[in-house]
Amino acid sequence: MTPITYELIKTCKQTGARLGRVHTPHGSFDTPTFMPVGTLATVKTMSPEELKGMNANIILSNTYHLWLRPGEDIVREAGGLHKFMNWDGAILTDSGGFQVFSLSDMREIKEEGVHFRNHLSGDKLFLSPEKAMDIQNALGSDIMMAFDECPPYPATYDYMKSSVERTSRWAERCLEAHQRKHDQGLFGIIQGGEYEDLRRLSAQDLVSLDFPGYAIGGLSVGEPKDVMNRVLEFTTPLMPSNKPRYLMGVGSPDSLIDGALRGIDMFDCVLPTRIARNGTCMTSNGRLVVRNAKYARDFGPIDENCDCHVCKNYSRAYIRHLIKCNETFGFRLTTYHNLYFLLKLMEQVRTAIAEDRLGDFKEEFFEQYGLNKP
Ligand SMILES: Nc1nc2cc3nc(NCCc4ccc(C(=O)O)cc4)[nH]c3cc2c(=O)[nH]1
Ligand SMILES: [Zn+2]
Repeated sequence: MTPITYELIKTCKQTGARLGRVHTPHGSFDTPTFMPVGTLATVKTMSPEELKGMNANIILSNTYHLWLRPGEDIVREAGGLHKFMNWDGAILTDSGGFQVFSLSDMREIKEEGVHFRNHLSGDKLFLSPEKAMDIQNALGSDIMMAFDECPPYPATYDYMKSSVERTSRWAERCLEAHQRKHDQGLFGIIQGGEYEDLRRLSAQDLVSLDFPGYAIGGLSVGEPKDVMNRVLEFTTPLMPSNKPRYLMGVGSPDSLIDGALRGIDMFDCVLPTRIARNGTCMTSNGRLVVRNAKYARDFGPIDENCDCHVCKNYSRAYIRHLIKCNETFGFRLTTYHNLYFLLKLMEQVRTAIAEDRLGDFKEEFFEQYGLNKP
C-alpha cells in the first residue's frame, strides 16, 4: 500500500489546471507546487529552517550524486536522508537515469542497465533498475523515481520507440524490486519524446502498472517551448486524474505557469538556485542581473513587489557588492529570493485556479514579466 496519496480539490473552469494536495509520510503539500533541488543533500546555501520558513514542503535530491558521495550506506547509517540533512519535510529522489546521461561521457545502455564512468573519478560504474531502487531505499526518500532512460533531444522515432519499450521493462523491474522491500512511494516516468503515439505507448504501459504518481520525463532537454507545451497537451490527459503529475526539470516562471495550465502538479529545477549563484534574480518585472554596474548605487530591493526577507532588508547595491566580492552571503541572498519568488508564484497560481482565472493570471504575469513582447 503506497503512503503517497493525491486529493483532487478542484479543476480550473478556465483551463486544464487543477488544485490538489499530496499526502506523504513527511507531511502534505498543496499543488501545483515547485520543489527546490538539493542534489547533494543540501539546497545550495539554504538551511532547512530557511526553506521551511518560505513554505517549501518538498525538496528533491539525487540518487546518482549521493551514491557517489557520500555513498548510500553512510546515509542509511545516519538514519536516512531526512535525519542526515535535518529536513523533516517530504523528499523526492530522482533515480539517476537523467544524471548518468547528462553527467557521464562513456556510457553503454544494455537491457540489464547502464555502464558508465564516474564523472568524478573516471571509475567504471553500473546502474540498474534494481540498484537505483536499493539506493533510494537506503536514502529513505518519500517519493522514489523509477529508473528510466531520458533520451537526447532530438531522437529518431526508431531510437525513441526502443528506448520507451526498455524504460517500460525497467519500470516493471523497479516495481518488482520495490514491492519486495519497502513502503516508500514510487512514481513511473513517461517517456516518448515529441512522438504522440510513443507517449501514449509509454503512458499505457506505466498506468497499467498502477504507480501512485507519474512524471513526464524526456522534456526540458533543449526542445523549444512550443514543443514542450504540445507534448504536455497530449500527454497529461493520458495520466490518471486522481494521481500527482510531475514535470521533471522545469523551473522558469513562464514554464511553470504553462505547465500548471496543462494539468501539471509538481515541478523541480536547479534554475533558480543555479542562476542565483551567478548573480541573476527572478523578479516580477523579469530577470535582473544584480551584478551589473548599473545597480552599484541602486539602494532599492531586488523586487519592489516581493515581500521576502531579502527584499525587505537588503539593497541591490549591497547584494551586487557581495556578489562582485564572491561573498557567500551574497549567493545566500539571491538564492533565498529566487526560491521565495517561485514558491510565491506557485501560491498565486493556486489562488488563480481556486478563482477559475489562471488564464487571466498568465496574461497579467507574462505582461509584467516582459514575455508578451513580440
Ligand atoms: N529520471 C529522469 N530525470 C529527469 C530529469 C530532468 N531534468 C531535466 N531538465 C533539467 C534542465 C536544466 C538543467 C540545468 C539547468 C541550469 O543549470 O540552470 C536548468 C535546467 N529534464 C529531465 C528529464 C528527466 C527524465 O526524463 N528522467
Ligand atoms: Zn524577494
